[in-house]
Amino acid sequence: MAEKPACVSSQIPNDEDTPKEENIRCLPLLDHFGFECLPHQLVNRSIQQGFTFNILCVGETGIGKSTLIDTLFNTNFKEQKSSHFYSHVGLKIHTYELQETNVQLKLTVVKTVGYGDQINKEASYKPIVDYIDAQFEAYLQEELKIKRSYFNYHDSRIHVCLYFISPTGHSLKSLDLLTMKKIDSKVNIVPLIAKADTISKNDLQKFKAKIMNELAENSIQIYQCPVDDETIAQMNSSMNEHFPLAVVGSMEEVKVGKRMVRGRQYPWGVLQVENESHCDFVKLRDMLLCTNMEDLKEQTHTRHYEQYRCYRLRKMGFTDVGPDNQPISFQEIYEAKRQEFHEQCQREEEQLKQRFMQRIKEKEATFKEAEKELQDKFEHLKRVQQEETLKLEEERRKLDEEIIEFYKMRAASESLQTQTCSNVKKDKERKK
Ligand SMILES: Nc1nc2c(ncn2[C@@H]2O[C@H](COP(=O)(O)OP(=O)(O)OP(=O)(O)O)[C@@H](O)[C@H]2O)c(=O)[nH]1
Repeated sequence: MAEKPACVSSQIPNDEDTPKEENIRCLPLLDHFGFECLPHQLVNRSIQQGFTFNILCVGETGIGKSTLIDTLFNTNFKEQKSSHFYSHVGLKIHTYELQETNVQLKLTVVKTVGYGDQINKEASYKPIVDYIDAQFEAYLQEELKIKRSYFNYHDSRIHVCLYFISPTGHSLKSLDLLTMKKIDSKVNIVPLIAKADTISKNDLQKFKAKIMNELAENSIQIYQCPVDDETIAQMNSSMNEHFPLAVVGSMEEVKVGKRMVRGRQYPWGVLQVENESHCDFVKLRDMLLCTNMEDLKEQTHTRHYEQYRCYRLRKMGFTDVGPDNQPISFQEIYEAKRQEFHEQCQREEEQLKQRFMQRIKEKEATFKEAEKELQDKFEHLKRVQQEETLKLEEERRKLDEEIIEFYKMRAASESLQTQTCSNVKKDKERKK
């Protein structure tokens, strides 16, 4: 059905009836027909839906991330420069709607802020790893929803990480190796030597070789352009040989002969960004936008996201085979998980009860001890008070005795005084 006849006569090759060659009437095809049209349907649908592409730029402050993105998309995204004095690494996220002819592209650019300015290396790569994982998690949550809305869901998973290497000409920094090692299983890494115009051609080749050696020594996986498709195999295999790509960014138009080109003007000449003998910018642009964007997206979905998804589902307790290595259904896993959860709840409830009883016992013992202490204290005070009372009573008794003695003495002295007075009176009367 899909085979299109070159001309009508080819179907009836027969002896005398066959018209002479000059009489064959060729009918031109007016349009495609049959299932040969399937690719066109895909193209039309993709154009209608538009494309999304998410780029993560990791590199030191001022290394040329914004300029390169502007140059890649030939657009001035008007990014503000970051300071070297951030206390931690952060991420700037911007989404742009771009259009070229009838093709729409929703481009998300995520850029590091404060990277390379921190002493703590773990705190430098962790926000990057967390961000990549968070986008996978958001997609997984959408996938697990009963009512999924992929049509208007903004897939923010990172398709490519442009890793900007400082053009030192020596070797990779320990932070570069550490960060790339942490993210190489989560994202397609494309290593770039930034500001490649600041390094001589000879040194650049040695630097490239050194970087590739260091990446291999540390088993860091970088993105490999696919070579299984004949149409792009040659281009991609030479691209893989050029890694890490040495790039130069510039939005400035400089005059070279009679033409205006994008480049960087120096006293010794002009470095043309789009000249392949000057830098690898064109290679990067072709690789990212013309040949491998779909592969980058596919690798993100089938390799990196798949790995994250497996890890998360296993962590949730899902598995494809049971302990006896036999396939296990979702329903069985669900039931087993529910049972396990129920048992765990009961175990925890029992533990809580026991802990509660234990606490009550401990509190009771403490209260009893405190009560006993109070009782002892009370008894002691009571004894002290009784002793005091006895002492006071003894003292009162003594006082009472002293008072009686006093009264007695007073009475005796009064009687003595009376006696003395009457004797004096008698003496006076006698004298008279
Ligand atoms: N020589 C040279 N300079 C460059 C290149 N790319 C950018 N620059 C310059 O480097 C400076 C910083 O560039 P940006 O693109 O703002 O760097 P960035 O990494 O986005 O900076 P932050 O967002 O502030 O971290 C600017 O003055 C650019 O003109 C390049 O390829 N070569």
